[in-house]
Amino acid sequence: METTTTTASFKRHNLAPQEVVVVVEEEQEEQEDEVEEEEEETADAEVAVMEHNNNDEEEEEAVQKAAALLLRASGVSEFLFTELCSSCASLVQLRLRDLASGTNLQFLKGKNCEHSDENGLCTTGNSVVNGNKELHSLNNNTAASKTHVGVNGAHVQRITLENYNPTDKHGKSAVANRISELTARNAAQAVSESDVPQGSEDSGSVEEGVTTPSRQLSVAEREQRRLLGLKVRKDFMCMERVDGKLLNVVEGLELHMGVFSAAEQTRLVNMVYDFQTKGRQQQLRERTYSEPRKWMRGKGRITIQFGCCYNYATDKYGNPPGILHEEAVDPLPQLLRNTIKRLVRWHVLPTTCVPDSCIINIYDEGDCIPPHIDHHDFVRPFCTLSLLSECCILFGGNLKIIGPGLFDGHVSIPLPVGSVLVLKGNGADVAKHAVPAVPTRRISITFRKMDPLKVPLGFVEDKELQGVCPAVLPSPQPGKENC
Ligand SMILES: O=C(O)CCC(=O)C(=O)O
Ligand SMILES: [Fe+2]
Repeated sequence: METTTTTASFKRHNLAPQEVVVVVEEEQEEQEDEVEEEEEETADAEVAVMEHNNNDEEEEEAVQKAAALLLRASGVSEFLFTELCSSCASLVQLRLRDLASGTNLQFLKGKNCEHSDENGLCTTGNSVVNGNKELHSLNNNTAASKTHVGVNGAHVQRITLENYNPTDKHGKSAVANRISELTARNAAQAVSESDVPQGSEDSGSVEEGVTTPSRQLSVAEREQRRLLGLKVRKDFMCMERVDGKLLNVVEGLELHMGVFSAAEQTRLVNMVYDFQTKGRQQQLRERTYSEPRKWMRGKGRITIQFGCCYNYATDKYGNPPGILHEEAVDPLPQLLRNTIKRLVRWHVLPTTCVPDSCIINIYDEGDCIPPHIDHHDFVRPFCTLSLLSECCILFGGNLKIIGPGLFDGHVSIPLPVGSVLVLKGNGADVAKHAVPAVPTRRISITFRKMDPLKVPLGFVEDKELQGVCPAVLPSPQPGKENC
C-alpha cells in the first residue's frame, strides 16, 4: 500500500512548503484566534466527555460536538485516513459524520468486516466493509469466478476481479526507471493540472499531497506512481440468445480500479453531502436535487443532476425519458470537472467522450435502481464511480423484477468502493443493468456526454474539459490500450 503523509497545514494555505514562512501577519492572527476558539471548543468537548455522568443526552451531545470538531479540524481526516484502504477510510468518515449528526448512532454497533482488528478497521488493506460478508470478496491479486447468491437472493454468476499489476511483470528497478523516464514526458500536462491549488476544500482538486521521508514528490512523479497502480478488468462474459443470436451481452464493460485514492473519494463524498444539504435547503435549481417521497423509500434513491436534466422515465409532468431540452439544472462543480479530467487523462474514458453532465445517486439502505438501458441522448462510453460501500450491479438481456428492489439477472458484478465501471458495446446497449436494494448506504456518480444534438437550451460547452491530454502510461498495459 502507498504510504502517504499529507501536508495538510501547507495545503490549507495553498502554499508550497518552502513558502509557508510568508504567511502574512493578519492571517496568522486570524488563525491564532481560530485555533484558540477551536482549543476552547475542544476543551469544552473533552470536559463534557470526561464528566461521565449518567445523562445520555449530555453524553450524546458531547460526542456529537467532539466528532464535529474532528471533522472540521485541519489535517485530522488526512491523519485518520492515511494507510487505510478506501473502504475503511469511507467507513471511518461515515462513522464520524453519523456521530456528528447524531442521526444514526446504531452505526456504531457492529458492521465490521471479517478481517477487522480490535478497532474494527480492516487489516487486509483491500477489503470492503459493508457489514455483508456476501459482498466482501475482492482480493487484489486473485482471479476467481464462482457461483454467488446475490443480494437479491437470486442465484447469479459472480464475476470477480483479476487485477492487473504491472509490478508483477517488471522488476522494481525497471519500474523506478520507467517512472523517471515517463515523469519527464508527462510533466507538462501534470503540472498544468496542479494549477488548481491542492487540498483546499474550495479548490475542487481531486489530488492529494504525498511526501516520502526524504522529499516531497513532484506532481508528475506522483502521477506516475498512481498510473502504475491502475488496474482494469475487461473480460466480462455472459452468453445469451438475443433475437435468435448468441451474444456476449456484457461485451464492452470495463472495471477500472485505483483511479481515485481514499482521500479523493472522501473529498467527493463530502461534496455530495454538501450538495445534499444545499438541495434540502432549496439552494439548488429545482430539478438539480430530487428526493423520493417517503412512501417510495426502498424503491427509489436521491439524485443530484449537473449539466442537464434527465428523466429515467416519464415524469409527473408527462415529460418523456431522456434529456429535457427546456429544463436547466446547476452546472458541473469544479471537483466533478476535475474528476472528469482525471477519467480522461488516466484513460478511463476516451477524449471523444468527455462527459459534460453527471448524475449522483445516493442510495440509502434498501434503495435501488430498476433495470434500464441508459438513454441514447448520451453517447457511449459513459461510466459510473462507486463510493462509500460495495454493491453488486446486475446485467442481462432480460432482467426480471421480482419485487420492490428485487431483481434477477444472469450476471452480478461487484462494484468495489472507488471503482469506475465503464459501459459501452453490448454492455451498454444490449444488456439492461440494475442495482438491487443496497445493504448499506452507497453513492454512485454517473458521468455521461450528451449527444450534441440533444444538449439543453442555453448549454455552454466547457472549454477546460476539452483540452485534456491523456497521460503517457508507464508500461504497455495489456487491455489498457490508448483510447
Ligand atoms: O449506481 C450505479 O452503479 C448505477 C447507476 C446507473 O445505472 C445510472 O445512473 O444510470
Ligand atoms: Fe444506468
